[in-house]
Amino acid sequence: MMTAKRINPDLQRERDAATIDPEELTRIIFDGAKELDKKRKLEDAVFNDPDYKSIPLNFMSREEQYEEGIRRSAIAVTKKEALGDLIENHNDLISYNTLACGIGNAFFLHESMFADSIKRMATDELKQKMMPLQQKFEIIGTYAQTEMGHGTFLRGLETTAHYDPNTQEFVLNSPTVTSTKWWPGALGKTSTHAVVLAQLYTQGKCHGIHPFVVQLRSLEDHKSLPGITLGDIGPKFGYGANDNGFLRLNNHRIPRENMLMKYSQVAPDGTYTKPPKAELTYGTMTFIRSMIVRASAFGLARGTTIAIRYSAVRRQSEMRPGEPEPQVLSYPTQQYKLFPLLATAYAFFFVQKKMVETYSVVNQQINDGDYTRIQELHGLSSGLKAFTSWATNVGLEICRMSCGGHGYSMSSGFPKLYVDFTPNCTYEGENTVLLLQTARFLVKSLKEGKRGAKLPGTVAYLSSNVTELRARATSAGRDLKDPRLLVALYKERAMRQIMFASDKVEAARSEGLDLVGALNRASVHLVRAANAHSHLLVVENFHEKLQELKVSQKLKKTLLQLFQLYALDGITNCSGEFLEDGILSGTEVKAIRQYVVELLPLIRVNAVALVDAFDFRDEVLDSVLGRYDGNVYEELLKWALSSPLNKTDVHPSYDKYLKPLLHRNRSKL
Ligand SMILES: CCCCC/C=C\C/C=C\C/C=C\C/C=C\CCCC(=O)SCCNC(=O)CCNC(=O)[C@H](O)C(C)(C)COP(=O)(O)OP(=O)(O)OC[C@H]1O[C@@H](n2cnc3c(N)ncnc32)[C@H](O)[C@@H]1OP(=O)(O)O
Ligand SMILES: Cc1cc2nc3c(=O)[nH]c(=O)nc-3n(C[C@H](O)[C@H](O)[C@H](O)COP(=O)(O)OP(=O)(O)OC[C@H]3O[C@@H](n4cnc5c(N)ncnc54)[C@H](O)[C@@H]3O)c2cc1C
Repeated sequence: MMTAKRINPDLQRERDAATIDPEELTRIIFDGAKELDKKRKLEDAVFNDPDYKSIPLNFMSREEQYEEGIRRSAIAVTKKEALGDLIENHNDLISYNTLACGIGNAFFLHESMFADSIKRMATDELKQKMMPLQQKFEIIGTYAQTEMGHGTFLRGLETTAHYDPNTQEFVLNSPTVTSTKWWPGALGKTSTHAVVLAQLYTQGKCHGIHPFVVQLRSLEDHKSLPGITLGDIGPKFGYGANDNGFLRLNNHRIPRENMLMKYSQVAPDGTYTKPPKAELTYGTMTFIRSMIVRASAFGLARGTTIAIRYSAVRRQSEMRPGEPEPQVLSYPTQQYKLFPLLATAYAFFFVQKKMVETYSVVNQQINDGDYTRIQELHGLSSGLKAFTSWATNVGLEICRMSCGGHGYSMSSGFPKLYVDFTPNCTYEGENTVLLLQTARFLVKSLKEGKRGAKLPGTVAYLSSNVTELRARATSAGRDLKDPRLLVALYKERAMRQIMFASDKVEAARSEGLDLVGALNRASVHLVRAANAHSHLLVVENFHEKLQELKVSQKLKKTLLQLFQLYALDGITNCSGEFLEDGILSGTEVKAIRQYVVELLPLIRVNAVALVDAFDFRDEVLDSVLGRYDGNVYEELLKWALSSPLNKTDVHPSYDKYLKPLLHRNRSKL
């Protein structure tokens, strides 16, 4: 585990008082002792290697950040080869890359969206040609879909690919300024290839967007090819080390075989065959959306680790004159800021496992030609991606502010954590847009359920009616901390929100609006409904996990407290939705508010152990405030002293500007 010389006594006391063994929980989070051991060995491999040492990112210019990112990403590729069994699956690869690259993995899209698109959608011939080059890093690929004018509305993309049967090539063009590809990661300076999404034209007809493999740069000298203009889009909110790029195509020709033609084809004479299902082109996005649920769990776990450890070390304000100042973690208001987020991080860890399992089952079915669950997966991944990333985004800022002034210093780790996390709410499908997709599926499912159709697992409850759901809640008894009752309450709330939004869609329809118009008019309600549904899935899944887990009684009790805090606090935050339909009475909501407050000191006993269980090494946390040993103040001073501004006692600007100012009246004295 972490190497600590002298542990801050307050932090040590918290650890000594804990009733749970964090290691038991860590094994659960990381899928068992074997996987955990592998994770730690991977960390040792990276952090014991001097090649992976960098100066702090905050002291580098953007160009230096980019170069350092490339250096670390490149050595990570070669060093990975020596790691053998330590990298067995996708999660291992992501963990290793995240650790090794630290500053930003330049090849994330190469190994995820570029590779996945080819594996998923290329013909066997193209796969055989491209995959070895991709795997051996003889090429570097990215995923170029978004354009300056359109990211969400994919049918509105303007890049064109006209088929020329005479040469059996596609001719690619960026016909307008807004058609310029804009944002793709590693596109500006790094990638040699891209999967480019373009409107396919053949035999004089447009057939919508299709993916093509396009070479961008020479494999000899890395120069951009004729017909290709590309570069970096400039500094951003975060992701300084990444060359998110732009790309313009001017009559750039590629062979016919470079279209990803597993599902839709263009024959040599230009005849077009459409895919069995148009949405198959979107599969790669679904894959990353499901990974973002995992990234949300890790992001919030990281934020709460920093904030809770620091809150145990930080003492502030004598309550009564002469008394020792309490640890800020002892204030109920501080606990109320942080413990619901801690519970949320655990809820997200469990739901990400469910998301990944569902993704892999349905993806296998899709590969086998069974498309029946594609919509369910889309509804699930879109809803969970949006719900979890928004909660984490908001939660990270709460964690930062809970650290007072020091939270504002780059040394806290929060600024980088936040700016690198927040685009999860935007990329891979903007969150509002994704919740509207989920809601569309929910409204459809509700209708089908009413008709008596059998609905898939995650929406099966929509085939009941509210009276049945209410009866189920009543039969669970009225102990407001009973998990079965809480799940039933969330179910009814989701059902009622979906019914309300569906009624609004129907009302707009009956006024003569078409479906799209009606959905748009009801969209505010639809987003609320999709949120309520996703919230239910997280609560329900947490409850299922509680029942399944074979753990010590002490840990079970603590996990139950976390579950209760997550579910009860969720009710207080959306109490209107539980009150408006009489799911809960005003008196019950008030009781729940009090239960939340009563749970805080119970969680407090294990708060530090619960964040220790996330098993972040100091090198990963990259936070002076969140250090395992809690030696915050000494390290803050060291950090400040290492600032480049402190290299010299007198800064050169003194002679240039301050001295002339300060001395300007000297002769007159
Ligand atoms: C130590 C550990 C650390 C852990 C970290 C772990 C992992 C790391 C994870 C995170 C990643 C980190 C870094 C990533 C960095 C960068 C990645 C960013 C890459 C990108 O940012 S890359 C661009 C993404 N860009 C989008 O994401 C565009 C959004 N826009 C769309 O996605 C669609 O366009 C939409 C949804 C607006 C729909 O458009 P639309 O409705 O107007 O019309 P459309 O014709 O398109 O759809 C007609 C029918 O298709 C169905 N449908 C749609 N999508 C489907 C799908 N996926 N599956 C199945 N069905 C689908 C509809 O439901 C409908 O069905 P129906 O008619 O039956 O209702
Ligand atoms: C760091 C980063 C990395 C990225 N990497 C890549 C990459 O590798 N490859 C790639 O192709 N792209 C990439 N992108 C682009 C990203 O996928 C898009 O920005 C994203 O899909 C959102 O699209 P947009 O920018 O067009 O937003 P817009 O759709 O213009 O959103 C603007 C606002 O309009 C609202 N809105 C839009 N449509 C609707 C609607 N139908 N109903 C209601 N509200 C609506 C949204 O909710 C939002 O509030 C990246 C972006 C970022 C920030």
